[in-house]
Parts: sequence; structure tokens; C-alpha cells
Amino acid sequence: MTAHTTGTAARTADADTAAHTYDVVVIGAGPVGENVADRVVHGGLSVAVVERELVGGECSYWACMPTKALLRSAAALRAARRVPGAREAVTGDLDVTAVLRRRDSVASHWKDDGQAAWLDSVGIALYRGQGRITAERRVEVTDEAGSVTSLAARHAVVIATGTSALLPDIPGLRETVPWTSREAAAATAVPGRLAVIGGGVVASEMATAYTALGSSVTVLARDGVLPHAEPFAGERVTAALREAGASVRPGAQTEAVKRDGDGTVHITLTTGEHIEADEILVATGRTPNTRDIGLDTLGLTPGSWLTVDDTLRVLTDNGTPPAGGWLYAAGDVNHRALLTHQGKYQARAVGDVIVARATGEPVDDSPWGRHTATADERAVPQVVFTEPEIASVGLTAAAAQAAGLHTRVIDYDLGTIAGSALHTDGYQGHARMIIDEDRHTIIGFTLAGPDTAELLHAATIAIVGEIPLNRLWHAVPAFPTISEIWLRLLETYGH
Ligand SMILES: Cc1cc2nc3c(=O)[nH]c(=O)nc-3n(C[C@H](O)[C@H](O)[C@H](O)COP(=O)(O)OP(=O)(O)OC[C@H]3O[C@@H](n4cnc5c(N)ncnc54)[C@H](O)[C@@H]3O)c2cc1C
Ligand SMILES: NC(=O)c1ccc[n+]([C@@H]2O[C@H](COP(=O)([O-])OP(=O)(O)OC[C@H]3O[C@@H](n4cnc5c(N)ncnc54)[C@H](O)[C@@H]3O)[C@@H](O)[C@H]2O)c1
Repeated sequence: MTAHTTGTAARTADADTAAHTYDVVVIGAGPVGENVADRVVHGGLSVAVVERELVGGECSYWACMPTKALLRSAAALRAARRVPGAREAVTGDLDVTAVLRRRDSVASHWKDDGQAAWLDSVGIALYRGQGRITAERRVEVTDEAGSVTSLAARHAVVIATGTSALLPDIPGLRETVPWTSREAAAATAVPGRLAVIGGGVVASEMATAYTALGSSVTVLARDGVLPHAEPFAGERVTAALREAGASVRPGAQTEAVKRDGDGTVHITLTTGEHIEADEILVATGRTPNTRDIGLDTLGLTPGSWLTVDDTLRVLTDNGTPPAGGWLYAAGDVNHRALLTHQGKYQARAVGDVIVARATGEPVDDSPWGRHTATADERAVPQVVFTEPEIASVGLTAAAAQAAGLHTRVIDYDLGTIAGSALHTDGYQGHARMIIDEDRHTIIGFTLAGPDTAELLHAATIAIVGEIPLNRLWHAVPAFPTISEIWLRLLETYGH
């Protein structure tokens, strides 16, 4: 038995003869796994996490953080250029080397010493290697050298293994060794010409970033840009990308891809059209990291998304948890909402419910109860850091209609608010509020415009709190802030 642990926490766990034993074992130390472990420790239980790459996961090193760093400098520059007085002080162009250097720092130079030290400081044991479930409450960890350590969980095992980029079955694509979100986030040089397959969140953000960094970007957006958002969101991002010099091709479907000896990528569309690029980014969604974690031992299908109940216990194909209810799945891997903040919210619920079940405390799995993640169904906030920013929460008008709800849609031009005009000369933006007419509450909210990200949380609170509109009327936005959009939307509704 080889213990590839770090830290004092590992040494304080009981070691029995068969395995290192903890109350809880978490597979995957991304933001979600880390938060489950933290919550479990705060509840007084012992916990080990298993990580095969870097503690902090995709978000810290190849997703949220580095991509936002790639976008931020250009956004700050755009903002300054739009305000007279500041504009005149901007005398140079974006410093690409400085942007990449800052990104490196934001990604902690792809080292996890800081996060590993944090785990140790709060008493979480870390085992490095690939985690696999071998039996009920048993996990084996295989490290890089092939040594195997057996872990046993007294109460629960949590799968928080996240996702990887999905490569669609396009002839020649794999052989070109395309960029995925990882290479786009961690690039050390900016390609002259970048083709992007996809029109979702990753494609839109990376097209925005690389256009600003100097690439000539072509977006092959088969299903349009941000197809799941309100239509005005995709329209505005498309217009801004085009204005910045990118080519955006809604409806363009890739038939085949190949890379030349000199590195040039040749893309053939289903129309027969031919596009050349120096690099190609595939941003067509995610696939769960469940292929090699022992799902077969539980009668589940390796490589599948994990279905969970209200307290995030994994459900087998017959809709029940494995005997004993010891297996949970949180974060991207359960496919409820592929966002860090939502996964961390699930992590808090999972950590707390495991502690409650272990200590005999009552479990509150009612809607909005402490041990459920109800907001996943009703109020998932998301900010897409494009130009303009798209900030949304809850349902779109189309989704509300599809759900058969009796709704009213209120639109307002964000550019006409006094706060917007002060923020930026010629501020352009749009707001949409979806009202449930039977309950007189907000069920959806979308903003498109510069710096709308920080306005979103008010809408999330209104939706989660189910605040009646006639009470919301008394939440007076300060003048002259962009938040006065709330007043204008309520007035338009009829207050
Ligand atoms: C380009 C990009 C940008 C994004 N930007 C944002 C954003 O701005 N805001 C936002 O909220 N979300 C964003 N997301 C989504 C966000 O990254 C994910 O929702 C989040 O990382 C999910 O966290 P997780 O812990 O579930 O999984 P992950 O972060 O994927 O972590 C899972 C961890 O498990 C480890 N692991 C997997 N299998 C095993 C195994 N068998 N044994 C041991 N370890 C294993 C992995 O190495 C990894 O460290 C972005 C995603 C992408 C791709
Ligand atoms: N700022 C943020 O919050 C942020 C940023 C990036 C990613 N994320 C998260 O990461 C997840 C993954 O993002 P993503 O952009 O990879 O996925 P996505 O699901 O948002 O978009 C994938 C897009 O690819 C298109 N597509 C699928 N197959 C295709 C094919 N064969 N050819 C052409 N187009 C195809 C789809 O129409 C879709 O628009 C998202 O769910 C998102 O929540 C969040």
C-alpha cells in the first residue's frame, strides 16, 4: 500500500489494514470537489480528495480564470476609449505580451502549490492520481508511477470529476490536433488566423478575446451565436465581433478539416466553401470525465453524465440510489449547470447533507431546503464576458413559453438610462425581464451591455426570493446608476 498523500490531514486519518479510511472520499479537486471537502471538514468529518492533475481543476488553470484574464485587458481598454478625457490618455495599443503575462499569473503559472497548501491548512487529505471506485465506499488511487492506494469511506464518496472538451465527429478534425478551450486559455502566442467551430459560450468569449489580441477570427456558428440566450444577446455579440473585424458565420457547418505540413488548417464547409486558418479552436460543448472512474462496478455506463436526486445522490438506471445511498455527484459531471458558482452551490448542499446523514441530523430536501440545489432549476446566473457582456438568470422568453407559463416580456433600451449615458458615451445595451403573470414575480432576466455583469445579482435575488413586483417597486435604485433599469422596467410593466 502506497500513500501518496500530502499534509498533516492524511496522517490523522485512521489507517486500517485494508485501506486509508476517511468519513468521506471526494474524487476530483476542482472548485466543486474542494468545496465539498471544505464543507465536510467544517461539519466535523474527515475527508480525502483525489486529484489526477492540478488542485483547483479546470476553472483555475484552463477555463474561467485564464479566459477572463485574456478578455479583461481589452475590455478595460475599450471602456477607457469610450469616455472622453480618458480616451485621450490612451496612446498605445493592447500590449499582448503583458496580457499573456497577466494571464499566466492569474493561472498561478499552472502550479497548484497554493491550493494544495490550503487543503492541508484546513485538514483535507490529498491523494494525487486517478481515482476509481472499486466497490461500495471504496476508491483506488493510481499515481503516475502506477502505485495504487486504497481508500475507504465510512459515509460517502463524491464524484466531482468535471468535464473535458467534446470533439465532434468531423472527418480529419482529431488528426489536425485542434485547440480545445485548454489550448485557447493557455496559449503562449496569438495565431494570425483563428477559426472557431461552435457558437456557444466558449466560442463567443474566445472569439472576442482573440480578435482583440490581433487574430483574424472566423466563427463557424452552426446553430448561431449564443443560441440558448435571448436572441438579442447573440445578435449584439455577433455585431460587436463583426465590428471588431471577425467573420461570424451563422449556419456554417464544417464537413472536413485537415492540416498541411506547414501547419495551415484547411476547413471545408458543407456548402463546399474552403476556409484556411493558422489554428482551429473546437468549442462544441463538454463530455463528462466518467469514462475511467469505475462506474461499471456500479452498473452505470462509463462516459455518461450522472443523474442525481434532489440531494445530489447518484441514481442508477432504475431511478434509485445505489444501496446505502453512499454515492453523490456534484458540479459539471451531473450536467445540471456547467458553471463554477452553481457547482460550488451544489457542493455546499452535498457537504452539508453528508454531514447531516452521518450525524443523524434531519435532512431538509424540500424545495429551497438546506440540502437541495433548487436554484439549479429556477435561477442559474451566468455572465458571458463578451463585448457586450451578457448577464442572465432564470428563463428566457422562449424557455418560459415552452414551459407553458403565462408570462409577459418587458424590454428596455439600457442606453437611455442616465447612469448608462454617464458610464459611456453612446452606451448601447438592452434589458429584458420575464414576468410570471400568475404570480407577479420575475422568472427571467437578461442584460446585454458594457459592465452589466455586476448588475446581475439583483435579478438573481429577485427571482430566488420570489419578490412580488409590488414590493420590488419599493427597492429604489440609486441615481445615476445603471441599476435604474429596474425602475424603468417596472414602470414599463405598469407600475
Ligand atoms: C473555457 C471555459 C471557460 C469557463 N468560464 C467559466 C466562467 O467564467 N464562469 C463559470 O462559472 N464557469 C465557467 N466555466 C465552467 C467551469 O469551468 C466549470 O463549471 C467548473 O470548472 C466545474 O467544476 P468541477 O469541479 O465540477 O470540475 P473541474 O473544474 O473540471 O474539476 C474536476 C477535477 O477532477 C479531476 N479529475 C477528473 N477525473 C478524475 C479522476 N478519475 N481522479 C482524480 N481526479 C480526477 C480533474 O483533473 C479536475 O481537476 C468555463 C468552462 C470553460 C471550458
Ligand atoms: N462565462 C461563462 O460562464 C462560461 C464561459 C465558458 C464556458 N462556460 C461553460 O462551459 C460549458 C461549455 O461551453 P461550450 O461553449 O463548449 O458549450 P456550449 O454548449 O455553450 O456551446 C456549444 C456550441 O457548439 C455548437 N455545436 C455543437 N456541435 C457542433 C458541431 N458539430 N459543429 C458546430 N457547432 C456545434 C452548439 O450549437 C453550441 O452552440 C457551457 O455549458 C458553459 O456553461 C461558461
